[in-house]
Amino acid sequence: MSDTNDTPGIVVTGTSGRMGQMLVRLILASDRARLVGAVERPGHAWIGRDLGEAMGGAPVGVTVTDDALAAFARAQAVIDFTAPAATVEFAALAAQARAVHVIGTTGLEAEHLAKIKAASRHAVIVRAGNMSLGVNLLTRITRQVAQALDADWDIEIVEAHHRMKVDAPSGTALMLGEAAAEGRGIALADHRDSGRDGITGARERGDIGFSAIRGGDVVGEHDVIFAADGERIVLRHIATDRAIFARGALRAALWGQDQKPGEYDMIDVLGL
Ligand SMILES: NC(=O)C1=CN([C@@H]2O[C@H](COP(=O)(O)OP(=O)(O)OC[C@H]3O[C@@H](n4cnc5c(N)ncnc54)[C@H](O)[C@@H]3O)[C@@H](O)[C@H]2O)C=CC1
Ligand SMILES: O=C(O)C1=N[C@H](C(=O)O)C[C@H](O)C1
Repeated sequence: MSDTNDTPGIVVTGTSGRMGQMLVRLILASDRARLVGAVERPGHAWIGRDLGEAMGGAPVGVTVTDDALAAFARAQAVIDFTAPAATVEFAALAAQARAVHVIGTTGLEAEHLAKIKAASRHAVIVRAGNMSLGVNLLTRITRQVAQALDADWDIEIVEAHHRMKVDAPSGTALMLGEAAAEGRGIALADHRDSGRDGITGARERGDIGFSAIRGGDVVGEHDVIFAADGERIVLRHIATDRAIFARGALRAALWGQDQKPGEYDMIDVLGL
């Protein structure tokens, strides 16, 4: 594609979503990237409309499409906060187009992750359950604290999100759980305790517990609790604005332009 502006062209998938609209506004205001495409699911009311008008503002010259491959072919990066099945499909198409694929989608299962890994043989993929600087720093701190304490300190992760969130535990909670498990030298899969209900029995020593609160318009709150006899440490991150995730994703899309094909995370992008 010939274009006089040589900043990376970016496609936003799930463009009408909470994160999609946040990303569109950020990219349109940026002098480091251009918005070159907007993708929504087939049948969505915005398909065929100018994106700016669909968002209730002035035209921006980008028509919302459900033809992801055609959109990706014009782009240097795809920023994707959608749903697991869509993200897996987009990973293959972004790799085909050799575009950097930034994945914020959470709720990905092993089968999805395997397909994303396969796509990363051909293109740069940056994936993180949370794109904010604060949470990624918190994973480092969590790992360090877990490393310093033994299993007399019970680890519990409590998260809160808005009423529309469809997956639990959150991607962030799982990142924090992985960091705690790594610090303690155990595999999270062997010690994960989520969804307590009924006569659960006493807590297993060494387990990492997860609890999820859903309600209202909570953007995202995460506590990592280390609870021992007589004392407790609580590490907390509170997100009050989705712009923190969008800024991280755009930074990842730009960073990815200079990388070799492979799967990366925000720790790589931020150099933490
Ligand atoms: N990694 C991070 O920092 C963050 C991750 N997220 C995650 O991002 C995802 C989206 O979150 P929200 O924006 O709040 O959800 P949302 O429900 O507001 O938006 C999702 C959008 O994806 C679209 N979509 C679904 N299937 C599609 C398909 N096949 N093709 C094109 N578009 C499709 C939907 O129509 C919708 O517009 C969730 O998994 C959420 O957990 C959210 C915030 C931060
Ligand atoms: O769905 C959300 O809203 C969020 N999802 C991510 C997660 O699952 O952790 C990140 C953030 O907490 C907001």
